[in-house]
Amino acid sequence: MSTDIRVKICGLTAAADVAAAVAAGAAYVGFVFFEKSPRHVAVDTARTLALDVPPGVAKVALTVDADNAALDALTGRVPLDFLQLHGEESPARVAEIKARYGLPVMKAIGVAEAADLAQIDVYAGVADQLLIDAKPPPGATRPGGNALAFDWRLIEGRDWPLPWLLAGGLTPGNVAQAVARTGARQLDVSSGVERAPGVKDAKLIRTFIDNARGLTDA
Ligand SMILES: O=C(O)c1ccccc1N[C@@H]1O[C@H](COP(=O)(O)O)[C@@H](O)[C@H]1O
Repeated sequence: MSTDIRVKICGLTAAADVAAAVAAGAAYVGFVFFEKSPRHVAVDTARTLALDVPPGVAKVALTVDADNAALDALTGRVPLDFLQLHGEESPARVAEIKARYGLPVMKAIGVAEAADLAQIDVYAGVADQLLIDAKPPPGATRPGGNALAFDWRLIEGRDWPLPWLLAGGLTPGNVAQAVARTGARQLDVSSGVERAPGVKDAKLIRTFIDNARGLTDA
């Protein structure tokens, strides 16, 4: 049993889903600001949702290569604890965003093969946390949230000098194996706790977190 495992439930769009994530023990809740995503939320919707998140649960805004105007609008309206940068933001841009908004940053790193892991070292000096995700498949319309896992053996036995989350294609059915293989202490899930793209399922959220922590026989 690993009750210290921290789970981020990403792509929340409705108050009931935020409540389900909080009740199930999520450490982070994520709001997606990317119009091509089925989980995209408007700034004012995110503000309403975020205001209902209790202290102790971190509110994360996911953006993709957002410019300062978009980030100004977002950070000015939504109470946030983290920015998740899920595009091709350079290390210099990550540093600029951290300095401008004074929020800790999670930088997503896409992994499909061993060579991709070099990006982890590139961003480890500038990001506060890393999010190690599957690279999107060719032709994908979004850089994440594709329900696709990478080969976890690529990071078996690895660790990095900053907190990191495992992401990509996690589900209630595979999360225990993912934790066992990668040693991840933090997990991020979106598609795997949905009954349709963009529609979260409270039971799947609960089962995911319980299985991640080894609280069930999954
Ligand atoms: O969820 C999205 O629609 C999304 C859009 C653009 C960038 C990232 C997105 N989601 C993130 O992708 C990973 C993995 O998601 P999944 O569990 O495989 O669906 C996760 O970090 C989400 O936060």
